[in-house]
Amino acid sequence: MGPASVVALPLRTRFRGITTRELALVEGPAGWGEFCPFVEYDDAEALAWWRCAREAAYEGWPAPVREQVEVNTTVPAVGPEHAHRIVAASGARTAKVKVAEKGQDAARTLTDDLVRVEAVRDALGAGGQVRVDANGGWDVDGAVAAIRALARAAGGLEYVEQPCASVDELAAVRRRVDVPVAADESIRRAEDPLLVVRAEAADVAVLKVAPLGGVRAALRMAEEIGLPCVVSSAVESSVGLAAGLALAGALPDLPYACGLGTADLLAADVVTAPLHPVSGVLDVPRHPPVPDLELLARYDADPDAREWWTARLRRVQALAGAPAPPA
Ligand SMILES: O=C(O)CCC(=O)c1ccccc1C(=O)O
Ligand SMILES: [Mg+2]
Repeated sequence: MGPASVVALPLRTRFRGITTRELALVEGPAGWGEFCPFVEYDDAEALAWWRCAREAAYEGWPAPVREQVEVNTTVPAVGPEHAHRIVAASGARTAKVKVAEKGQDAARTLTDDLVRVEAVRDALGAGGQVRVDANGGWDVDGAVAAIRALARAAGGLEYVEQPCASVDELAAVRRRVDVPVAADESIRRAEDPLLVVRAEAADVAVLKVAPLGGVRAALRMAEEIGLPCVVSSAVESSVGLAAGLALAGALPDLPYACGLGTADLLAADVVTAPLHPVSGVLDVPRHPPVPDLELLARYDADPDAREWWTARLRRVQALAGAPAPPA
């Protein structure tokens, strides 16, 4: 089965080094699914992302236990005025701030990170929560120093996400700082996601529905991990975000705001009513939203990209082996 559509959606601000999000959409008897592994991922890593799309399109999702999910606003590595604007406009009570972005020297990066979190705290007020995500950008000593400085500048941090790349480093940082540690890449890109638990390397688990293979697979993972979970996005269109919301809606416990407010990072979407949070809250959908044909046409990827995604999807479907289960 080929993709029904391949689109290239512009981002409002550069995020993770990209300014356009390419993705493929598939349609099945249960609705629409999004296949959107990052372009640098190989087919083996992309397999779980296909399982997530296949679940949405062919199986549907388990019933939720809540109707609404609180979300954080996501602040890319931008200057302080821009960061302030993003947070104030979002209406959210929790902000996740990207820090430790590569591209300049470490001292300069930390200075920029400190003024960014100060601006974010200013926009949120004392009642809000600030969390930071380093995407594994620090070594252990660098993380300990940066976390202490950032916690001071932010007037307290809710948690620090993936301060270092390896599980051992996360565990070492966790022993040396008071700020709780959340694991993201150490779960979604790990050979063994439970190593984080055995190594006592994290206080919080970040779950992304697509790299974990769909809502049911992620629910099983949450149970095995046994830590408080935060569901976060991979900057999907609203079709893919709906799967993340289905997971957040179905988790037995959801103690933190989720990173599912990322429709706000996109300058365009594939549905006429994108999943933009209102006052930091999103409704849990029962089914994926249906893309709008005019939007699919407007953001249609160029022929080379369409061909690349079609070939990739076919290879990954072949890797998955068994044909999609009947509805
Ligand atoms: O969690 C959020 O607020 C937004 C999602 C996000 O940060 C993200 C999006 C795409 C790829 C990686 C990440 C990440 O959490 O590191
Ligand atoms: Mg992260």
